[in-house]
Order: sequence, then structure tokens, then C-alpha cells
Amino acid sequence: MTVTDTTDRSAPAVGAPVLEATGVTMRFGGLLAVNDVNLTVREGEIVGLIGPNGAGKTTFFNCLTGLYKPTSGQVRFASAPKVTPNGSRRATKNGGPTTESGAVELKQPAGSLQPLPPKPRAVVRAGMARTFQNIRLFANMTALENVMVGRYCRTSSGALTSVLRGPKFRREEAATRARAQELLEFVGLGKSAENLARNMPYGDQRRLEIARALATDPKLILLDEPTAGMNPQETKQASDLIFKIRDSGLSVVVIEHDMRFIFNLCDRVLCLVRGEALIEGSPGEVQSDPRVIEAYIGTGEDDDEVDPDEAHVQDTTVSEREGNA
Ligand SMILES: Nc1ncnc2c1ncn2[C@@H]1O[C@H](COP(=O)(O)OP(=O)(O)OP(=O)(O)O)[C@@H](O)[C@H]1O
Repeated sequence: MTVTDTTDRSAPAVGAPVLEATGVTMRFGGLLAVNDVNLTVREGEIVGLIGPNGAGKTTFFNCLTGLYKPTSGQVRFASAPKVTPNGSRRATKNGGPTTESGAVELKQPAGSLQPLPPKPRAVVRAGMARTFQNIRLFANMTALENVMVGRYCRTSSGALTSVLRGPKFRREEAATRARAQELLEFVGLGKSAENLARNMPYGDQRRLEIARALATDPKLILLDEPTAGMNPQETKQASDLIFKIRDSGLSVVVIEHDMRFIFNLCDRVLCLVRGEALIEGSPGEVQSDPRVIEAYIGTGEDDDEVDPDEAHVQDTTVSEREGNA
């Protein structure tokens, strides 16, 4: 069996840290779900988070994105500079740019690392976006409207302006619509703008969620099981899209059970087992570590089992990837 993936996997040079988790621990009563886990994500990196069911991946993800406040430890994130009307950038007090122009670029350059803002909305404004394991679209809204909803954290019209639909509101609305359409095209859904989300195929709904997350102008996007339930063709499209997002200048963290997907995609992989970091390294290092294989086989989970044939395929791919770098 050979790998026919033609995507150029050579990663751009990684830059400064955009996210740093130190000693993150999360307890639910007597249950230690995450224990003293560290992770640094740099500009331009795709980092994978793997582990058997119940390993603590989603809990750690929720700590990284500010949904959970860790019992102990710290998460720090690079503050985004603000885009001023004349295009220059300056640091903001609480995070990301408030662009009205619907600028084409996705990338938000990193600033200094600071503790996460306390409220999830402020985390989004600071430049961190995420998707969830279960699709959370507005089913009765069109694809375009779903993306526009994501964009509203970057608009500044107040309630009164919105009710009166004044010139400022109309300008922002037009820019929001244009940017949403642009993002739909970016994820390959340009022709589906007017389709109701609930009528879209499953793989398209997943891409729509990513477009909505991108609408917040993140510099880091976290994807929780983006290929869950996808067929091989949709999975390949998801992988291509994530490379494209990385190539546009964002950093990506991704949880996935599909080992082949993760090892083909990521620059670095962290494996959690029973809430603890078992190993962090290149895909080659992680997939050949006997403890990782044991952790999966030990669970008896068919989905996660490391097939020796697959391992061979992955080895080939990783050497090709390292050859490309
Ligand atoms: N809100 C919660 N309250 C209590 N226990 C929780 C909560 N969330 C998760 N847990 C427990 O914490 C542990 C880690 O769960 P988590 O969902 O983070 O694992 P996971 O690696 O994401 O698993 P999966 O791959 O199945 O999604 C599990 O034992 C789970 O039952």
C-alpha cells in the first residue's frame, strides 16, 4: 500500500510561541482528568493531540481555550496587535483587531504571551478560535449567515446603531458579508453560501464550522476531532484545508483519533494517557514509541488500534515529510 497524498507538507519555518501551557492540571472532584501537562505551540505549527478515549484530550483543550479554568497551572496566549484604519498595527488592551475592512489575510501576527482573558468571548477576540467534537451550526441559517455570526465579534456597531441600521451599521454589514463569502470560498464552499446549514452534506458542515471559526480572525485555531464521521475523501479534503490554513499563517492544534491523519498532518504530536503527557515529539518519534502503541492496544479500541500495515505506511510518509522539510 502506498501513500498517494500529493499535498506539499513542507512546513514554513516556525516562529515565536503563540500559546504556552505550563503545568496544566484539571480535577473533577476526585477525578484527575489532566495532570501537570505542558505544551507550547509556535507560529506556523500544526500540533496534534492524541490519546485513547478518556485520556483527557478534550479537557486539556477546554483549558487551553479558556472554557475551563485549570485547577492549577497556567495558559498564556500571544496578544494580537490591533489593526488601525490606516493599516498599521498596535497592541490592544484585550486582544485582537477590530477591522471593519474585511481584510483578506487570515494571519494575525503574534504579540507577547499573556494569561488568557477570563471570558471565552475575550479569548476569541484575543485571537483564538475553536471547533467542537459535535457540530454546532445554526441549522436553519444559511452557510453565509453562519459565517457572518462568527464575524460579529470583530464588528463594533452597538445595539442602537443596529436597530437604526445607520450608515456605520450598513458599512459593517456589507464588509461582514463580503468577508464571510471570502471565507466560504477559502474553505471550498463558495457556491453553497445560500444553502441552509442543515441541508448541507456532513463534510461541508464541518468545513462550514471551520469557516465560522476563521471569521473571528484567529491566529490560533483548535480543532476537536475535525474528521470524526468523515469518509476517506472528506478526510483528505480536511487535511488539505488544514495545510492551507497553516500556510496562510495560522497555528493549528488538532485532536484526532485517526492516527494516519494526525501523523501525516502534524509537525509535532503530544500523546496523553490517563491525563498525563506520555510523549511529545515529531510524528516519527511518537508513532514508533512502543508506549504509544501499548496505550492504544491496551484499550482494545478498534478505531485507535495501530495496524502494523498502517504503521509502515505512516513510516514512509513521515520520512517523505522529513525529506521535504
Ligand atoms: N465535566 C466533567 N465532569 C466530570 N468528569 C469529566 C468531565 N469531563 C470529562 N470528565 C472525565 O475526565 C476524563 C477525561 O475526559 P476527556 O473527555 O477529556 O477525554 P478525551 O481524551 O477527550 O476522551 P475522548 O477521546 O473519548 O473524547 C474522563 O474520565 C471523563 O469521564
